[in-house]
Amino acid sequence: MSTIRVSGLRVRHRRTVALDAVDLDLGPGVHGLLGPNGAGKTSLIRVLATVAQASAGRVEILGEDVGEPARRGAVRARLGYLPQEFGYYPGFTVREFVAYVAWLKDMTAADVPAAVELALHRVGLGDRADAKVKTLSGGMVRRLGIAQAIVNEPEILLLDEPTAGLDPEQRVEFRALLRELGVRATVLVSTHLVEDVAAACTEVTLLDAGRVAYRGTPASLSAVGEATGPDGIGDSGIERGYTAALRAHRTPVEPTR
Ligand SMILES: Nc1ncnc2c1ncn2[C@@H]1O[C@H](COP(=O)(O)OP(=O)(O)OP(=O)(O)O)[C@@H](O)[C@H]1O
Repeated sequence: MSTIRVSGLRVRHRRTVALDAVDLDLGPGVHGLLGPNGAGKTSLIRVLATVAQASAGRVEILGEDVGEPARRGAVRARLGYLPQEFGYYPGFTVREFVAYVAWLKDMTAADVPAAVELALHRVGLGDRADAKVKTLSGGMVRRLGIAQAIVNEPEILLLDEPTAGLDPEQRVEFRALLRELGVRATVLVSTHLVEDVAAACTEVTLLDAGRVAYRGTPASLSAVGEATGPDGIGDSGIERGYTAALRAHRTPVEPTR
């Protein structure tokens, strides 16, 4: 079952082409989005979150063509999004902030208090519910970002570098949460931490210079690395797969005569 369908996607930022000719078909599960700095991960996530627009191509989310402005509202209520730079109101308490986002998502008022408590509990912030957001550490703010993204039990969850700033214990717990959410939802997680992909993702998409360089499972990406033999670059199978897949994508194909 496809919940996200992208075809021929092109995204430009002035003269820079951030994404070009991207085709993707995603369904429920946890999808890792990897790629070097500037590969286009954030540009892709922003278009899927309906906060940025495609220059060309078609993007369908939950069966709705989000190129049509009138279709975006319905999709946003069923979507969760953690941006790379996450804006919040420092004077709000943790509970107030998550409840505010629930309200923005058009959740039924009677459902909000329990949904907020559950989201805070899932990210390990249950005991900080009454704290002001401005008193949280950087990693706790990141967890608050994850809580606001999941409060409406989204069918599509888009997380842009969610583990940046989390301590190792929290990262391990977060991976378990991702696996749990991915049973029902389509979760797309951009990250530079390939270990997170190996541990939590069912599929991986590797972007390079705005194009899809590789798609497969974490195991198949590791196999690409193992096939390079002892000269592969990286400390783990999946790291070697990442570098090998990038190299293969960048190697020009010899024209056939
Ligand atoms: N607002 C902008 N104005 C101009 N160029 C931009 C803008 N945002 C992104 N770009 C360019 O688009 C390309 C893709 O950037 P994007 O942020 O999507 O990559 P990324 O894979 O998320 O990178 P990172 O891993 O560094 O977060 C890069 O060349 C970047 O310089």
